[in-house]
Amino acid sequence: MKLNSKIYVAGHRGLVGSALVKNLNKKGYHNIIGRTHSELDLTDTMAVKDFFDKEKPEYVFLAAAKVGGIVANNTYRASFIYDNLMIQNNVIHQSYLHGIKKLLFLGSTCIYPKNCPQPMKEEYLLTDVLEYTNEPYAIAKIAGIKTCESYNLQHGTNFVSVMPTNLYGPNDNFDLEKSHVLPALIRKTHLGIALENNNWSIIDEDLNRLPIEGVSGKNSKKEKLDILNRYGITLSNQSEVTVEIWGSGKPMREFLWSEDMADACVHLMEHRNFSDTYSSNDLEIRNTHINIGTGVDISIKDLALLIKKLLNFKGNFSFNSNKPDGTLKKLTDVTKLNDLGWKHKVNLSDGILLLYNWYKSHV
Ligand SMILES: NC(=O)C1=CN([C@@H]2O[C@H](COP(=O)(O)OP(=O)(O)OC[C@H]3O[C@@H](n4cnc5c(N)ncnc54)[C@H](OP(=O)(O)O)[C@@H]3O)[C@@H](O)[C@H]2O)C=CC1
Ligand SMILES: C[C@H]1O[C@H](OP(=O)(O)OP(=O)(O)OC[C@H]2O[C@@H](n3cnc4c(=O)[nH]c(N)nc43)[C@H](O)[C@@H]2O)[C@@H](O)[C@@H](O)C1=O
Repeated sequence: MKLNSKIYVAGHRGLVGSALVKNLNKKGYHNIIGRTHSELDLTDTMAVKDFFDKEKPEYVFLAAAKVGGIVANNTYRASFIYDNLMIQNNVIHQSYLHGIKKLLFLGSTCIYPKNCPQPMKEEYLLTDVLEYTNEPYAIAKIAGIKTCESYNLQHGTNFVSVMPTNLYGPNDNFDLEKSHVLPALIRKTHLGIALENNNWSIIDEDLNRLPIEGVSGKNSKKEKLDILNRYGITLSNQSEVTVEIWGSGKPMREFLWSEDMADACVHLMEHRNFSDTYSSNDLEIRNTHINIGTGVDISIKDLALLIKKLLNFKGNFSFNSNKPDGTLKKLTDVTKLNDLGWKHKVNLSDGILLLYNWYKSHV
């Protein structure tokens, strides 16, 4: 990529997309374009064609997708498969038709089997059944990998797929029903701390500025307590606060700071080509994707305890077994990524504090 190359970041306002724009700007790329969802619905084939006809980008980062945590994936199953297949089919196909020099497709580590050997190597794709809670999303992402691979092999395109682990960072989703675990636990703990300090102005600020359904600072204290209860933040008669953790707390997860993720994507876009490693004469072609992670994981219970310590929350946690655990372990093998000269920088403790500060100043 040249510094003046025209680069389209699809999903430029999202968690990863915004970090990509920041990273590209910092590296001197200055011809970056993006469209919000309301400006360009990427599930609309004709609108995507018109956009590529008009804008003629040279490089594409495909970071737009229907994204959410375990319950959102399990609830909106049709949207997760339909939207993601449509978005990626439209963007990948138009990228081929418009001779894009390189495209980077973002998948997810949920593409690997539910009981995958650990750590998960790229070649374990399609070796066993998937985790059911996010199967529609995972199938769309596997289709994305195979679409990129197939276009490369049939049409000679240069499309690279990356499979990030669980991400967190600025512009994360803090919705208590639809978000991923880390932003959810940060917000719930923040509200729990405010409740144990009897600090209703912080609770009002949170509810007003990042509303949850049917709630605002205008509700009575009793109504607000009911709402907090609904989201698993409770106050006992002894004035003890408890924050609920979904599931058993036993699943292991790996977390990567979104700005590290963006740095890895730009690094791979700059240094890796589809044809570097694989040739179309190779009938055993696999691994057209690459894992992006830290190679380190933590149980959800220990994550909650780490957040408690870092944020100085005095209350307790409870476990809600009516919520799903999902995959019990999904640790990435990052040997390939490391061999390609990239390693993460932000560790989990630092990242939690960065995200908490971002949350307090932006939400
Ligand atoms: N977050 C995570 O933990 C992980 C994410 N990923 C993958 O990384 C990529 C980026 O995810 P992330 O940044 O977290 O997601 P976000 O939800 O933060 O951002 C998604 C972006 O996609 C855009 N978008 C969604 N639907 C459409 C549509 N129909 N038309 C146009 N734009 C649309 C949104 O636009 P707008 O802002 O205008 O609404 C938003 O900017 C995705 O492919 C995701 O699957 C993979 C593993 C983990
Ligand atoms: C990135 C990844 O994200 C999704 O998979 P996931 O890793 O299972 O997602 P998650 O972050 O929502 O949960 C991680 C774990 O944490 C537990 N957990 C506890 N308490 C809360 C809680 O309050 N909220 C949430 N969301 N989870 C909680 C939760 O029960 C689970 O055991 C995929 O659907 C798929 O889309 C995908 O690729």
